[in-house]
Amino acid sequence: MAALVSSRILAAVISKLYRRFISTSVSTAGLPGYVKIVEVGPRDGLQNEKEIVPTSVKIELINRLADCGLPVIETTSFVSPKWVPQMADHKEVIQGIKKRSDVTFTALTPNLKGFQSALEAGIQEVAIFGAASETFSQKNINCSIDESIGRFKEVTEVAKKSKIPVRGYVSCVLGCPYEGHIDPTKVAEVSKKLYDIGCYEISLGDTIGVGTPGAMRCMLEEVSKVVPVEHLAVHCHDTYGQAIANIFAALQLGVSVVDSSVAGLGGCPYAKGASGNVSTEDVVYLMNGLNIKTGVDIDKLIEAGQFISHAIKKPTSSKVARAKSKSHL
Ligand SMILES: CC(C)(COP(=O)([O-])OP(=O)([O-])OC[C@H]1O[C@@H](n2cnc3c(N)ncnc32)[C@H](O)[C@@H]1OP(=O)([O-])[O-])[C@@H](O)C(=O)NCCC(=O)NCCSC(=O)C[C@@](C)(O)CC(=O)[O-]
Repeated sequence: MAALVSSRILAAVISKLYRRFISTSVSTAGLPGYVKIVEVGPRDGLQNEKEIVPTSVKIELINRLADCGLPVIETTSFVSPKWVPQMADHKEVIQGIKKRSDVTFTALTPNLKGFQSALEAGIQEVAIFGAASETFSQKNINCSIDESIGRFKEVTEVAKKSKIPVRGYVSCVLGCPYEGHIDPTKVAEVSKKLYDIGCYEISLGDTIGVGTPGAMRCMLEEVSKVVPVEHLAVHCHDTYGQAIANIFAALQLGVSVVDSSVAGLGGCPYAKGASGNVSTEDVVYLMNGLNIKTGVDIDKLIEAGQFISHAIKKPTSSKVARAKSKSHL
């Protein structure tokens, strides 16, 4: 019995030393020392849920995520409730969450109407969302890319007067569900337009998760010719299981802002078959292993993921959360 106990203790000590070794022996040369994680689960994650998630659950999720140390949380979207019914409670969500000075709460606003409603609800920051694919733009926001830039310009002009920072998304940067291949020069062109009208950060969305690290690299090299890399973020869906590899490729090129979704929630209502964003738990695990600071408490994050997975009755898509629930490693 004593021998069994001591061999277990020995195994635990070896495992602890091993974990310490693997987390400190990795070379981080050339990688950023800090990565800002933009948590998009409450918006990008939940927008695709068929069953309406109660407003109180959304509010509790956001409050729990804020407690994890996430610096930015995308909470909801001020879009037409006819297009995305799940986000119809946007005002109640914004007004119900606990405000705190260490977290920026943001929301999507596709046009001036959405921006005005978000402002009235008390939003701190907004995001506009365009695409590098004409067809996706039509399906998602019912207008061409050029028309969308015109609408977004109206938003950035009013936002500037109201001192509200605006983030810009470009969807389909590594492929489109309708058009297939998207040329990196098109991504660069749309990104530059959003940057020029006043978006302080451009989030590059692999909306259907088809990209691989080589394609990510090629696209980022093109975009960073026209938008400084410190103003770029990556937003990777994990449909083909490439998101973590794509994020690592982006870090190597100097990107230090990563979007992700707790429990890997989500998909896109206008990109059939696309799975959720890369899970925030998996991104934080990657960063911890690379000694890159995020300020996020991974254990609390896993609990937040368990909370929402239980509430929507779906298993988590986070590999890290699944592994941690089965082992003590
Ligand atoms: C953009 C519109 C509104 C154009 O939709 P539309 O039908 O062309 O708009 P409209 O101006 O003709 O107005 C039609 C009706 O919508 C109303 N309306 C108009 N604007 C708003 C608004 N802001 N909020 C609330 N209501 C609005 C407007 O008042 C009117 O109401 P009615 O008179 O019929 O009762 C519509 O296409 C829409 O809401 N699209 C949203 C689609 C969406 O949310 N997609 C998911 C987010 S994008 C995404 O997930 C990708 C991303 C960001 O994560 C990155 C990635 O992964 O790639």
